[in-house]
Amino acid sequence: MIHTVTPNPALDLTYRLAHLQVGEVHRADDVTETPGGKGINVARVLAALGHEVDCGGFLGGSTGEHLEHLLSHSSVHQDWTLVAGETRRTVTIVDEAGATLINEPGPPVAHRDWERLSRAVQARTRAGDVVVISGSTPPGTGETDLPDLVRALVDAGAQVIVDTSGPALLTVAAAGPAVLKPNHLELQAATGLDDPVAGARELLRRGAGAVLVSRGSDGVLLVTADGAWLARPEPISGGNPTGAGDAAVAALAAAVASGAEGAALAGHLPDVVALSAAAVLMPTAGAVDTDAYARLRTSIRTEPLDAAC
Ligand SMILES: O=P(O)(O)OC[C@@]1(O)O[C@H](CO)[C@@H](O)[C@@H]1O
Repeated sequence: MIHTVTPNPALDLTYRLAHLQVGEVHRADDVTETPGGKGINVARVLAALGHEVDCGGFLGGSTGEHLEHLLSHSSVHQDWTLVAGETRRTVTIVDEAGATLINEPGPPVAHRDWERLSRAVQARTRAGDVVVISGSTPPGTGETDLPDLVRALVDAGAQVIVDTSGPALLTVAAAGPAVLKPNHLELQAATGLDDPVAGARELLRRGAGAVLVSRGSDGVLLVTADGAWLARPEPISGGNPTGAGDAAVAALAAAVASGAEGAALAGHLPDVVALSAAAVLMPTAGAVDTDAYARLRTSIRTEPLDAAC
């Protein structure tokens, strides 16, 4: 079973217009609202591929209720930890140049809220299950809240995948997750190292089992104790890259759930890259073009970078 945790879910509003001009009034050609936040996107992609998956995190207010209602149209099971504040909205503006995002901070939470969340996630997790924790943490989150959740789940025998950023990358690595998924800029900022292989190895040294570095149109880099591998997508023009990283995490979670670890994870990189590209082809985050996924995964090659570290 795969569980996802989104500490800071969002009602994603996506506006399409021809050309975004700062300081001007725009009339959108189209607007959609979808249940979002990185872990929810991971869950929606996994559900679209036929996996049984649930999601949890902090939810509150009428925006939270609306998000829950929208998500109830999918097969994703929901188990929210309710908080007093209002779930946030995020705005994505897609124009000819790409996607521009404005993310609200989210409702404040306290340490006792994280304790309730931790108990709820542990209650539905069995040894061997995969738990994906993705996205930013809401205001009020303490330095130890996320690492403590990861450690509790690792101690309970779960395989934990974390997509986070900032100094939390270093503290979460020490909690022993199966995989960490920063993008190359987040990895550089957290470790201070320009070389992504060196940065990933720093996270391995601190305790992560593997590190998957997403590099946008340059594909993904996987670093484990057994070596490093690179996989690149075919060039894609246009589309909405919001949520491409979440689709990559979904493919990774499916791989880990199938028993892949260490060097065997490299065999799943074509799935990771193809699913991520298939997400770019869809108008909103959390959706994938399944035909494109099936077509693209056969054309992606994985290249080993060097010998074991
Ligand atoms: O503020 P965070 O948690 O870092 O990112 C939130 C977010 O922008 O990421 C997703 C795309 O990856 C969107 O669905 C969502 O609104």
